[in-house]
Amino acid sequence: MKCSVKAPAKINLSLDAIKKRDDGFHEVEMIMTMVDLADRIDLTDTDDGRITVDVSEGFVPNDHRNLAYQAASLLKERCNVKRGVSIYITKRIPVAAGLAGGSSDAAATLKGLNQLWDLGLSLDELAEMGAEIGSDVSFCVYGGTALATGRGEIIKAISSPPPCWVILAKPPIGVSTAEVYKRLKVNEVEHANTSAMIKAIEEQSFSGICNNLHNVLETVTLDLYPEVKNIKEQMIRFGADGVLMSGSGPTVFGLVEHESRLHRVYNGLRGFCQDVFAVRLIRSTDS
Ligand SMILES: C[C@@](CO)(OP(=O)(O)O)[C@H](O)COP(=O)(O)OP(=O)(O)OC[C@H]1O[C@@H](n2ccc(N)nc2=O)[C@H](O)[C@@H]1O
Ligand SMILES: Nc1ncnc2c1ncn2[C@@H]1O[C@H](COP(=O)(O)OP(=O)(O)O)[C@@H](O)[C@H]1O
Repeated sequence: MKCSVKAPAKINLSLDAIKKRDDGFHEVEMIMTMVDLADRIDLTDTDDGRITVDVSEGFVPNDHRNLAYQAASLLKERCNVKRGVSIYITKRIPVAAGLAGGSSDAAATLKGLNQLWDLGLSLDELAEMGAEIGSDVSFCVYGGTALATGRGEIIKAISSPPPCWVILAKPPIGVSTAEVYKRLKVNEVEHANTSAMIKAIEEQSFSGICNNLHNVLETVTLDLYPEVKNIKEQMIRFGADGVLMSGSGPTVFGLVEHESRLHRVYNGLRGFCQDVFAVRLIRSTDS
């Protein structure tokens, strides 16, 4: 038996860190949403009890370090599954980019294997398991648009933002999330107005969303990597309506309401940056 699952990328419309906790993680408030740039996960059930991973991109680990491997391993152990699985990942989401590619691969693997191994687990149970793999995995299990709190694993669904285009631009660097959080001066940053962002989304106010884009991790990553700051500036110059770095970076996204302006922003960015994508937000009704 086989199954294929899509693993979409996420962006953070806002990302606030409230305080550093005793366990080393930060208490966060994030508004997260999915975009239609996705990896593809092909799962093939095997009877040898083994988990194997192959990836289309050579530089992504294909062993226990792969988050999809960890998802399969956790599910197998918790549900006492004797069967095995061969996992093939077709990567389209840039790696270590702030787009949760690995987390989404893990979430898609949990959901696909729940079907393939006929485990009957609920989304809540899968999301709880996902949180053991990484802070972003729970959100990726649910998808849609959500407020994420705790260390990012407590998920409350909210309405989808109004339809718009999203330009993603990633400079040729990878960013370590752990390193960025380590350097964050949580008591000195200007905080996001998360409730204003939620209100703008509930009211379907595109300008309200653009006005409330805020990511406290920019204070670290833009300082470390001036090329990220440069991409932000170029995106604003080419006419994106709202611009922000996603997650710990280095990907910058620009929101564009009208298609007529999309090509100008996309083509302008292509001159600066190799990895540029024009995608749409995934609305809850699309998935
Ligand atoms: C910053 C965000 C925003 O969506 O995304 P990315 O930039 O990774 O896409 C996430 O919070 C990343 O989630 P994820 O990539 O799953 O991180 P994890 O593996 O759980 O954590 C990696 C490391 O980041 C730090 N960390 C992570 C989450 C958090 N709330 N506080 C932290 O301080 C910890 O040092 C942790 O060891
Ligand atoms: N399935 C996977 N896809 C991408 N990266 C993975 C995967 N599994 C493990 N990783 C590792 O996780 C790290 C973070 O990758 P990724 O999830 O793409 O970034 P981010 O956390 O910035 O969104 C990378 O250094 C990569 O080696």
